Amino acid sequence: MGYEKERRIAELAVQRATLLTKKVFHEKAKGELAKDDKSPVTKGDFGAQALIIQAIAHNFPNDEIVGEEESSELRQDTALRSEIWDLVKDIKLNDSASDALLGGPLPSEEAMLDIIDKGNSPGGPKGRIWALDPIDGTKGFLRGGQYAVCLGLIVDGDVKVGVIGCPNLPVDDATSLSADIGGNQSDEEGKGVLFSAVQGEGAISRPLTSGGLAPSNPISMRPVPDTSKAVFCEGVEAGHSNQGDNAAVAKRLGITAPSVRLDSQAKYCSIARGAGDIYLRLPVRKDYQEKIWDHAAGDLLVREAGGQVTDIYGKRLDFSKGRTLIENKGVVAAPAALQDQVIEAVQVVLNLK
Ligand SMILES: Nc1ncnc2c1ncn2[C@@H]1O[C@H](COP(=O)(O)O)[C@@H](OP(=O)(O)O)[C@H]1O
Ligand SMILES: [Mg+2]
Ligand SMILES: [Mg+2]
Ligand SMILES: [Mg+2]
Repeated sequence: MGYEKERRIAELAVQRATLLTKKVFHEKAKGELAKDDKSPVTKGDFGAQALIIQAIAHNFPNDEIVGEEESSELRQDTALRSEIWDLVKDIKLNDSASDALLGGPLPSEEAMLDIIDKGNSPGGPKGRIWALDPIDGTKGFLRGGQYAVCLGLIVDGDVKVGVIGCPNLPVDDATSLSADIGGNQSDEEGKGVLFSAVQGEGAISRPLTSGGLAPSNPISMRPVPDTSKAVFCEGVEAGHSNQGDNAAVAKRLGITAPSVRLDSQAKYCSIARGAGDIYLRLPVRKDYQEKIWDHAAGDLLVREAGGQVTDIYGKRLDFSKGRTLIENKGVVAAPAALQDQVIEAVQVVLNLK
């Protein structure tokens, strides 16, 4: 079995980080800031990035990290920085053996900023590079919807390990299609799932806990006899994927079931466990480059669960080009047997052929 230690550390690091994000999720003031590109970031994003990088650096000190966030705002905003430190310093798994594997608490508030900035790798085609999205779906997180803590290990451009923690997804695979998964999530009963995959070894899920890792189950995409029986998973934010084009593709494929809408890589997780079948992320803007941390873990999870993940041209996502997927446009993920038909429909709708 390859990458056993990497998977375990990544799962525990993500699980620990969700203890922090869940706290912030329930706070009224989440420390929201607008970044240069106008997108939001919160105490939860910064704190989770610090905790996860600490765990990676402790276990794999020579690895590089491409993390979404950086500390420059916090170096100016000392009040926000202290609030984050107050959260980070107290977070630990309530299983001491598991917590010890992550290298213990962060040394200081100052060190926390430097640790956040270890996520500044440019990425690229060589070596071991972790792609980290400390909160994916920050807009969902702020709205009370779905979000995910995502970590992938890329080795020489290829995703080898993918881990995604979804604190607001139902534990039971079977209920997740019918549950109110996009709505308000104040009730955490029966929610919280940790997904993982290692290349060549399939995909698994287990309930998120506040201690050690819970027992896992294998997951797989569900068999879909033909595209008309498929269910789409798509984003909530109209600014992140083209919902009109998505609907036109669904129509071409004969799909009548309503789409399941949810923020974050919870979409990859949902189709990987058979709660939905096809994830489309059709571009809104020609010039937008998808970020590797938004897709690395989900790409592997879906492929290991029996799916295919490509861009709108049918090309595999290329994680070897730096911090963005500069060689790809959009994302199309579907059961492997249906992928060609879905790509065909996408290309007709987008006038690519
Ligand atoms: N114009 C755009 N097109 C596609 N993705 C975008 C986008 N602007 C922002 N995003 C990305 O969309 C992600 C959320 O995806 P979704 O809509 O599926 O929940 C964001 O991740 P973060 O929330 O980590 O910043 C952000 O990186
Ligand atoms: Mg963001
Ligand atoms: Mg993201
Ligand atoms: Mg994010």
